Amino acid sequence: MQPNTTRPIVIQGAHVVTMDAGRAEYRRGHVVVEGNRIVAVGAGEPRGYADATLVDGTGCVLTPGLVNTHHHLYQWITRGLAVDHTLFEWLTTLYPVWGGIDADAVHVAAKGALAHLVRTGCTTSTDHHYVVPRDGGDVFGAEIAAAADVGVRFHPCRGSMDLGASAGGLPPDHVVEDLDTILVESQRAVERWHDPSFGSMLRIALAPCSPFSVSTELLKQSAVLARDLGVRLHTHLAETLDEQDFCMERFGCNPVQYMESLDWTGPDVWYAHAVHLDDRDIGVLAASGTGAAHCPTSNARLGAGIARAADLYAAGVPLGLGVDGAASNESCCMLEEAHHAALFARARSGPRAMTVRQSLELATVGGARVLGRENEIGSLEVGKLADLALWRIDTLAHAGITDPVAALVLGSQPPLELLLIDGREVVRRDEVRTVDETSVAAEVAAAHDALVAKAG
Ligand SMILES: Nc1nc2[nH]cnc2c(=O)[nH]1
Repeated sequence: MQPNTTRPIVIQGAHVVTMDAGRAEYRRGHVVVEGNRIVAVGAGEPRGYADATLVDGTGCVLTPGLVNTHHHLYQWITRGLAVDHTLFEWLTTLYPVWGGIDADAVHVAAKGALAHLVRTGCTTSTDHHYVVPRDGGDVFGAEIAAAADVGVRFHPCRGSMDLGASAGGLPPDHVVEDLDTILVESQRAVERWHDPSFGSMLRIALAPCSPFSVSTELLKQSAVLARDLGVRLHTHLAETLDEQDFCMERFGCNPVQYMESLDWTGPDVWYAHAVHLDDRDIGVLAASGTGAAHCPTSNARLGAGIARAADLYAAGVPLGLGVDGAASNESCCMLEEAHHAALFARARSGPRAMTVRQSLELATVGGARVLGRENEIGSLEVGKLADLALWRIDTLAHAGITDPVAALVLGSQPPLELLLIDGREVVRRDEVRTVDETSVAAEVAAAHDALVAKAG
């Protein structure tokens, strides 16, 4: 099967979970793709596609491609370090290691992270890249090149830190940039790479790192710049109680109140984590349309807490899922996030707190909404982009589970029969077709060793 051919692709015989507005599902349905668009969705077999490439989906469930709303790709080469630490301990252990990255290391890390992520059904991913060493070369360009290599729809966020330890921040001074450089480079990144058009494979956001690693001025000016340039805003927020204490001591208010005071709420803003929110905070997010990237696995790995995902969902907050950086979630598996989102919501508030379909909704349309792309991706509908995942659920791991969505969300990750991104085959039978996984794995191991050795 060739990428973006003019020959249609017909996938038929699968249980089709559309995630459209009516949440239609077809027990033995079809989806037809032409170029990079979906041109037909429905029950049974489609008519009029005798010349199409046929994919037999018998024994499979077909879903929209998964949307990952928070990641730190560069961390793929620093996995398995600081494994029993709180966020602040983990960060202060890892900042000196991350301070050694350069464009080559980021390219390898991003290629490895994204090649793995597509294997977990992800078709659109964000990245939050906030470590920009002075002599590290074009680290942001390096991850953009890696995303093009893998073929993923990409929303890299130009991250930044300007509040070093000497000014009361958490990161050591040598890993932060100065305010003027950040603003100039952020604007340059948007002008060079941001593509707002329908079907875009690349959109940039601005993303100062967190309240404890950036100045108030950087947050304010980034918001003004992002709105001038018409791009979205992203940051970590309300992840831990340590962060809450930091905000109370330094600003005299909680993290959400702080962001409100800086014009950092609205439908063009999404926060990563949003764990420690009170009812008022959730009301602010809902009323302003501010989104959240729920990262249950990372929050558990770092002992940060369990986010109020069911309450955010019920309040109507745009809510997606994020694997978060690989150094705080070594598996970085999108379906695992959906699994954990459902389990943690239930552990918190009972078995009806989040259904399996709501959890899959967060991983698909929810993420699309967080990124402002609900008209393009996140559901299987005519006219939308051909980003879709075909999962095999007739093997020993899932056979006999009658509800395909329960199999997907509550079971282990099924074999990924096919992943199309923009109509292009990126994964077939659990194998990435765009890059060589074996050689990328070797490059990742070498880059990890070199970086750790450099940090001494
Ligand atoms: N989980 C997580 N939280 C952060 N807060 C600031 N940086 C990070 C990061 O890399 N990961």
